[in-house]
Amino acid sequence: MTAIMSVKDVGRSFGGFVALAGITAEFERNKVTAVIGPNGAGKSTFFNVLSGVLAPSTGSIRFKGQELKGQKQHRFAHLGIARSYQITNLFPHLSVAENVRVAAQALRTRYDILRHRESYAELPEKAEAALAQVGLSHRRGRRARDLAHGEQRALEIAIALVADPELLLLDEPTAGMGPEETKEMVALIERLAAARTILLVEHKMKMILGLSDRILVLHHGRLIADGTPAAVQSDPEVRRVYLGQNDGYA
Ligand SMILES: Nc1ncnc2c1ncn2[C@@H]1O[C@H](COP(=O)(O)OP(=O)(O)OP(=O)(O)O)[C@@H](O)[C@H]1O
Repeated sequence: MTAIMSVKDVGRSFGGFVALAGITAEFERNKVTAVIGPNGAGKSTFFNVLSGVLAPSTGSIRFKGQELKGQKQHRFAHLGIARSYQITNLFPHLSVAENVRVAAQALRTRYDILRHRESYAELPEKAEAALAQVGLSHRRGRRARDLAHGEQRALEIAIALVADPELLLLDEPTAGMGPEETKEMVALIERLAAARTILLVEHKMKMILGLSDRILVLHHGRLIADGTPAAVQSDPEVRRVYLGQNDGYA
């Protein structure tokens, strides 16, 4: 297995409360890995730790062999890791094109000062390419707030793509979507997965079964299963923790 990222004994506490403990896993290059678990399982905490929003309290996280613990979050994009946020990250009054351009500009102003100015020149093209990748080029002049919910989520992903990440972290990409928008988002993730590693956090088991190469299941901050969708789906402990939860497990 070629791991692009490996986490070893990662934990995170808030005061005396242990939200995440002893997580050890490897993320294979160019695969889709999903992290699932019931409410309060620690998914968001894990996601925030992997994307540099939260520092882990314990353990180590290596990306392409490099230790991430202690790195500032803005360094993550330059190392090749980008994440999507919920739609509150968009500028609602700006156009679709302006939203990705602002993202490109933010990346540029944070670039290492040692980088040559010429390398900044490609950022506007990257912004346009990101819009094309998520199928939003035709909406470029529309204000973000006037987009459909699914399109706003796609724009959120385009913003993450501006950095041209090798590892794309998606935070509940189908949250709040109906079946049609969910289908389109799954198709988009499949397209994006052809060229990069994807790690997504999801609440709905059903949605990720067909999409993921591998699934990690968290429960009470612990990793209780790690395997193929088929293996995880038939895992007795996973079935037990999901029992009675209305999350589309079946
Ligand atoms: N900043 C914080 N301070 C204190 N406790 C926190 C903090 N963030 C998360 N927690 C706690 O850690 C646990 C895990 O929360 P987390 O949000 O990671 O779970 P989750 O699996 O994403 O849940 P959900 O599916 O409901 O979003 C919860 O008990 C939560 O209350």
